[in-house]
Amino acid sequence: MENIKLNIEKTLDFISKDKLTTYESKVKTYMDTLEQGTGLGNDFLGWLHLPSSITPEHLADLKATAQVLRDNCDVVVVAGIGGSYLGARAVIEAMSNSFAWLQEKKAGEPTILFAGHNIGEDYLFELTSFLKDKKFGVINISKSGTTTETALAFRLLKKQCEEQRGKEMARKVIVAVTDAKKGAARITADKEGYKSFIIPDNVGGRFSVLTPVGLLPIAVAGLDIEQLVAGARKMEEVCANPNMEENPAALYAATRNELYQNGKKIEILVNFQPKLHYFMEWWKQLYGESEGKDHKGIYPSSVDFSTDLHSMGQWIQEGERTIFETVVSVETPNHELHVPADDENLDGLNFLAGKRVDEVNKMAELGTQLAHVDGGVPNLRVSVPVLNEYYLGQLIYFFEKACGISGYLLEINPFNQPGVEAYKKNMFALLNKPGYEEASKAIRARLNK
Ligand SMILES: O=P(O)(O)OC[C@H]1O[C@H](O)[C@H](O)[C@@H](O)[C@@H]1O
Repeated sequence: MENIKLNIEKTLDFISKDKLTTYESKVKTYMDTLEQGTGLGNDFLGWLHLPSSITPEHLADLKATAQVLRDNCDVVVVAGIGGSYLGARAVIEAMSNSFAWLQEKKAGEPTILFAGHNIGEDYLFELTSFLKDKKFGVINISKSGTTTETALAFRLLKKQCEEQRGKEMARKVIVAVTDAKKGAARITADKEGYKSFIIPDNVGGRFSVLTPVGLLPIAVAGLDIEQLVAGARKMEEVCANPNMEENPAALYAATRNELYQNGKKIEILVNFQPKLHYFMEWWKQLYGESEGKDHKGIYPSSVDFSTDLHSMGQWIQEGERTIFETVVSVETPNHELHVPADDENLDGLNFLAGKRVDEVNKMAELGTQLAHVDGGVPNLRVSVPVLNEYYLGQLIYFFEKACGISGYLLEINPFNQPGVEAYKKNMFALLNKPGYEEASKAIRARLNK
């Protein structure tokens, strides 16, 4: 079976192949550093061999729990934020019908909704209103178990679920995914007797999609978690290759770092399939939180093409030359649709008649690549044979492994995120959270200056 492939040819007008070759030994060293757990953040390396260590029993447990939710719910709300949200949403959206939310629902196939990833009052009001006459369940996901956004949403959802469905049924359809011992989510789950899954200590949030954090919601959506894990396992094997040319994660890490050294400070992840929108959001957290520190790091951004060619295309073609693109391209769509012929040809599109829509899309992709490279934007291309669970699993592991290597090439700790605490501290001080008395006084004095 084919694998995802990385092509860096269209970066070689901007960086030298010889220079890139000099990364080989560094990359190998950092792969060993990851393997031996001797580098920065080495208490968060549980993701490295996660795919090959997931057991059939674990998957069966996840599937059985997912089945309970599928059997007893019309809607399942997945509460979580950041790493406790984006991976599940990325895979579910990539694999779902774009109009699923408008289609009549079949019994046993709950709609998946998300909460706990914002503090929008209207969002939460509208969500809880929608749920009023629904048989709904909740998956409460938080590694720390104390994240405010998620805890707030869960407080609302738990109360509503218990009121609507009764305590006993609520106990059946509320599942927790959290730390083994600490945090409010663990305390609640144990006290209420919810089924719960553990997020391993040594797997950070943004690397946790292949733990129950991602696997449970993905299974509830009716997707094949075995295939997802199988794809990741295949990439675990491929990305262990010490030969950089044959290891897409190593080559990607080296190429983007060499581009960075040559003034390309922004990476734009590109898709030509709108279903991949949330995959790009997942990738942005993975790279943004991993690399943006010590006043260094490529800024990860994303676009959905061809949509954004009509909005951001101008900037990319002719704006400041500090960007490069990585295009995630799906080789073959899951469905076939041909452009119809039209006798009158009023729209002038008969030159496309009989062609598959994807052929038009692919020419848009190729035309864009050539134009952007001509305009001074290096292009990498990750080709994905087809959009399914197996290849999404491959993509996930490929980007994770590359992120670990890339962070070490940048000489930062890719596995912490200390900067995220700054806004939380201020928010808690402003809200007079117990324990923040001094910070509250200080922040008020600052605001009243
Ligand atoms: O899973 P949780 O502990 O609720 O954390 C959810 C997210 O929030 C944080 O602030 C971190 O920056 C993220 O890395 C994390 O994924």
